Amino acid sequence: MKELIIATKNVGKVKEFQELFHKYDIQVRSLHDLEEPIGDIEETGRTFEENALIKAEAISNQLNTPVLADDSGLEIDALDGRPGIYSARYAGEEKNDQKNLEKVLAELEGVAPENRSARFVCSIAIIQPGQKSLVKRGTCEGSIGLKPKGENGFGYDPIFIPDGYDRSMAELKPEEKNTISHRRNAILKVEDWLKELE
Ligand SMILES: O=c1nc[nH]c2c1ncn2[C@H]1C[C@H](O)[C@@H](COP(=O)(O)OP(=O)(O)OP(=O)(O)O)O1
Ligand SMILES: [Mg+2]
Repeated sequence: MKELIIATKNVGKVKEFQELFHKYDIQVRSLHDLEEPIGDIEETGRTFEENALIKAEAISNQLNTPVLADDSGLEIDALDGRPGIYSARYAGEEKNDQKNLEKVLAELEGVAPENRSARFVCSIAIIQPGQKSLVKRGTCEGSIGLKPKGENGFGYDPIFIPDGYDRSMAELKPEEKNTISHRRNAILKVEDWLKELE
């Protein structure tokens, strides 16, 4: 089994990468598995791509091994794309999923279902010593529900209804989410690299 470090502390992401990388025979290690604890990396970029690169670089500078990072979030059209790159800290620096989704629902109060279109975005950056870095984006289109539903997944999943579904992302089984998610779609774009990882 090959190993790959994911530059994240988000356990929801780690679980999904673990499941999504199974078919490539890749075992995922996150920042929680490192012997030396790593402080929070400041996400100072202006785009998902910049932030993914910042996270991958910060870790690859410390470890001489390939590193993958994911910067992701929710873009809501009626909110001019917010929370966007600020998704994790939308309701404050403490990064509380429940408060974040409540803030979104409050901002969308009175907005009709047909005007609640949104998408999840995931940018994946890969940095490997001595190689050009790789950055790719995947998306998942949908809309914001009127109230939270479901217990699976993480983050904004309880209020995101993927196009073509009448259930929220948090009501889908993990294996269902993993066939349509932004993370899966970004991974497909770096598949060639994953297959060549040693
Ligand atoms: O599949 C998803 N289902 C629901 N919500 C999601 C998903 N994917 C990202 N999200 C939300 C969670 C968080 O509010 C933000 C990610 O922020 P982002 O900075 O990339 O991650 P993070 O700070 O939680 O962990 P880290 O930076 O250590 O990877 O978007
Ligand atoms: Mg973050």
